[in-house]
Amino acid sequence: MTNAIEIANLSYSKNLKKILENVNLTIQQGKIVGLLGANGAGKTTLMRLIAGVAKGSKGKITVDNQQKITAKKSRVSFSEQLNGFNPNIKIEKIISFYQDVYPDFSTDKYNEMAGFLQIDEGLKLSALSKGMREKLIIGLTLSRETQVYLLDEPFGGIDSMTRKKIIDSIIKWKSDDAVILVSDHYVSEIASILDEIVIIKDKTVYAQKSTEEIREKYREGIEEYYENAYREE
Ligand SMILES: Nc1ncnc2c1ncn2[C@@H]1O[C@H](COP(=O)(O)OP(=O)(O)OP(=O)(O)O)[C@@H](O)[C@H]1O
Repeated sequence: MTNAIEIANLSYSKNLKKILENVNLTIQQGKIVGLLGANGAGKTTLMRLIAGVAKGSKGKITVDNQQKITAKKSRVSFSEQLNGFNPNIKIEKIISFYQDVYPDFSTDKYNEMAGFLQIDEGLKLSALSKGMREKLIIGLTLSRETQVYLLDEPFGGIDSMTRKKIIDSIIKWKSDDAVILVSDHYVSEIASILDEIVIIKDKTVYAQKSTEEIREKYREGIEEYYENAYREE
């Protein structure tokens, strides 16, 4: 099995504050991985580093055997928060932007997802509710045909019924060898689709376990395992 992401001895500081220290992590192709950790643990920072958005880290981050930032950017689809867009822009213009900027953006895939997620392209970005905006971000992120998808707390504002529908469909939307790394506070809801979990604690990878192993060997639910891991000192 080929590795989609390889991280070795990664450390990152911001404003003299150490945020991540000596992170080592390997994720194989095809896996859906839950990135778990308390508020401020460094999940978003790790995703930003993998995506090549945050710079200035020490150590090595390889995506699909590529280390150069430009090569990584074309292989990683990161759930950007759309903050760079003018609030008055219409959704259809954001889609055109994605079509222009990302050669791997699949309009067919987007249209299929937009129908499912009920995204109204005639609306302005500022007119979207929190949940509608998150659905748009999920649709845009997963519509690129890439090797690695990074979904940073994608479901916070989405109602629980839609959330379940999206979670059930994620497997269908990704190609067999693509990786999805998803951070979320609703561990029990995403547990059913996860192959592995990675727990970030004390600025580093505290544990990486397959969900099958947690269920069989530890005889625990994913949420229980995660909460126990956090309690241990
Ligand atoms: N631009 C920044 N400048 C300084 N410190 C930052 C910056 N961005 C993040 N941090 C710090 O880095 C640490 C990790 O933040 P990060 O957002 O990666 O955590 P997280 O695990 O995603 O948290 P949450 O679950 O709350 O979203 C926090 O202590 C945060 O205060």
